[in-house]
Amino acid sequence: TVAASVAASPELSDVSYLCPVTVGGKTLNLNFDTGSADLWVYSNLQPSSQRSGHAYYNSNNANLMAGYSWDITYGDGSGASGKVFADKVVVGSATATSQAVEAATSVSSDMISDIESDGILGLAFSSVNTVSPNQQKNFFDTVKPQLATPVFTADLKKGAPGSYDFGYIDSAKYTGSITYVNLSTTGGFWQFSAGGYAIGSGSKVSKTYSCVADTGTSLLLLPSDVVNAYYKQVKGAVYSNYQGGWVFSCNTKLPTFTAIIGSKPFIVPGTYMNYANLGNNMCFGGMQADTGIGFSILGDVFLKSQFVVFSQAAAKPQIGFAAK
Ligand SMILES: O=C(Cc1ccccc1)Nn1cnc2ccccc21
Repeated sequence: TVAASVAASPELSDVSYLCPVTVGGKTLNLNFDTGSADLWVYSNLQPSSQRSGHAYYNSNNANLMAGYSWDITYGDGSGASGKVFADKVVVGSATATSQAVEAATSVSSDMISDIESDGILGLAFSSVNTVSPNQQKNFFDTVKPQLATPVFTADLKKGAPGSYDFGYIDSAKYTGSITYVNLSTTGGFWQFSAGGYAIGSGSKVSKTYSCVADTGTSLLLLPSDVVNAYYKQVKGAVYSNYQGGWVFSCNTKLPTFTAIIGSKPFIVPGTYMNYANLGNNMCFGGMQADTGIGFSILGDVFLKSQFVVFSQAAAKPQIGFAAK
């Protein structure tokens, strides 16, 4: 059995976390993304103008899955599409000998400009994989039979490399106990209900809100009433239509945010809520509203403050959180 670990290195501002993956013998830096289920890569099939700055997959010696295609659009409107090959994919010591590798023929311009990322490795459920005419397995499902236990964990860090582990839970990476909750839907995402929240040293507020744990989303996107209550505690914070979110002076002290999950508190330090410097001493908030999405998204701003277990070891899939 396999126990694999791979370093997860943050891009600027912890926009996303990239991990080295060998695809058909070529090492690419892929965005590990629990919010989608396609493994797609920049490839020789794209116009060379789209590939500049990126490492890319050479499909010439690979097994084409004839008649198959894929086309994905993410919540922020970015996307990609292309053809499908069966090839060898290696993450740490885990090898998928015949993984569906989705080779791009086209990638959206906002993605192309992120030259650190050579593609995305999806870790949401294979039921939301976009390959047609037959959906394909994500990497986790392909290697699952060789894992000691069907779990993977995310130990993302603020401004420093963390790790994704497959097939084991490393007790050295967290403190206290892991709190597990069942997923709330069979909708293909790591989606569950949170039971409440607290802002700074304020009292706990009971509120049920549906959350998706999504390493592919940078921010913490919450219900507008929660977000408004948070920024009410941030001196001088304003909503900027120009910037499309809450902004504040960069030297403002920010309160912590606590999510209540499985009746336990999980704390995001105030410093994690200063996401990016906009210039003129203005900074962009790591917490923003989830308006229009239909659920909340616990993106990297939240996930990097915790040790997270994505488990299929119990009768029903579960997500687990622990402090670290
Ligand atoms: O698509 C989403 C979730 C989302 C974000 C914003 C609005 C609605 C839904 N995240 N995501 C997951 N993988 C991604 C890859 C690129 C961009 C966003 C990505």
